[in-house]
Amino acid sequence: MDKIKHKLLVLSGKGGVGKSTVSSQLALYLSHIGYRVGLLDVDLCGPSIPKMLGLESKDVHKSTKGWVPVYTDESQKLGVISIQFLLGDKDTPVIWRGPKKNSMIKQFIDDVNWGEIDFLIIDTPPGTSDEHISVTEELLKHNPDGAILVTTPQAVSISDVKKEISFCNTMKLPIIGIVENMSGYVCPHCSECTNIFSSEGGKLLAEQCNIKFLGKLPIDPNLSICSERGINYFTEYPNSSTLAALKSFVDNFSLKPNTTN
Ligand SMILES: Nc1ncnc2c1ncn2[C@@H]1O[C@H](COP(=O)(O)OP(=O)(O)OP(=O)(O)O)[C@@H](O)[C@H]1O
Ligand code: SF4
Repeated sequence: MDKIKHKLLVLSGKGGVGKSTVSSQLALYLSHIGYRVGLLDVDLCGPSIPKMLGLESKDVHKSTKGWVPVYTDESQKLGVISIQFLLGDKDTPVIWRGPKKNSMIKQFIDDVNWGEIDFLIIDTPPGTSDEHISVTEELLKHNPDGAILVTTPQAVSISDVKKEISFCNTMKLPIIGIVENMSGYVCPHCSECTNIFSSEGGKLLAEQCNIKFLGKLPIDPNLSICSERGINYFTEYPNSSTLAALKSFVDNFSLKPNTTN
């Protein structure tokens, strides 16, 4: 862990707001622009990262230095670890009580040989459950940069993000900023942006709570199709508004100075 330059946790109060989409696309984007990236999926009961990256059939292997991540391609710029890679039958549900989940998360933090990477992005389940407490406690031992909070623009999602903000404050986990996902639909024909779910909720919340607003990610049907099919979105759509949005998130990050050797 201490060889990893930046460690980021992706959180959301509500399910289905696009946390795994933001985590996987951010990881893909950072690897696309040349960084070495690890993506850890600690959503033990509903892992979706392997499917989104087309890695569903892969298994993880153990070496003398620990678990070896599954890489998205031979460049080995993006490595992934998910509970899904450890399940014999991919359709078997994970029905575990808290202590077993905690011990799995501790192993994910301590026993994966990520190598010397620039970013570790950790995707979490929605809410503030055992998984969040365990991963945050473990991560806080290794000087993380902090959390990215994902919301949609609607009030119900915003109010759940406020709980995530309290969670971060209670755990003393810094907050990097807020991302407003599904913020408008950009028509592929005329590029007109329609605010299907109201707009600016994430931005207003960021202002109210004095947290950095990282930017908006529009609804993009092509992104959804790529995630469903495990296709690399950036090679498929190199000029998309999603790519521009991710670039602006990364430009808006204020990360800790790198303390690795
Ligand atoms: N900006 C977007 N444009 C188009 N589709 C999107 C966008 N963001 C998310 N989606 C789609 O919405 C669905 C839910 O997204 P995702 O799985 O990332 O949410 P989540 O918050 O991680 O969910 P969970 O609560 O299950 O962890 C997926 O089908 C995804 O492809
Ligand atoms: S946004 Fe423009 S091109 Fe798209 S459906 Fe509406 S009018 Fe037609």
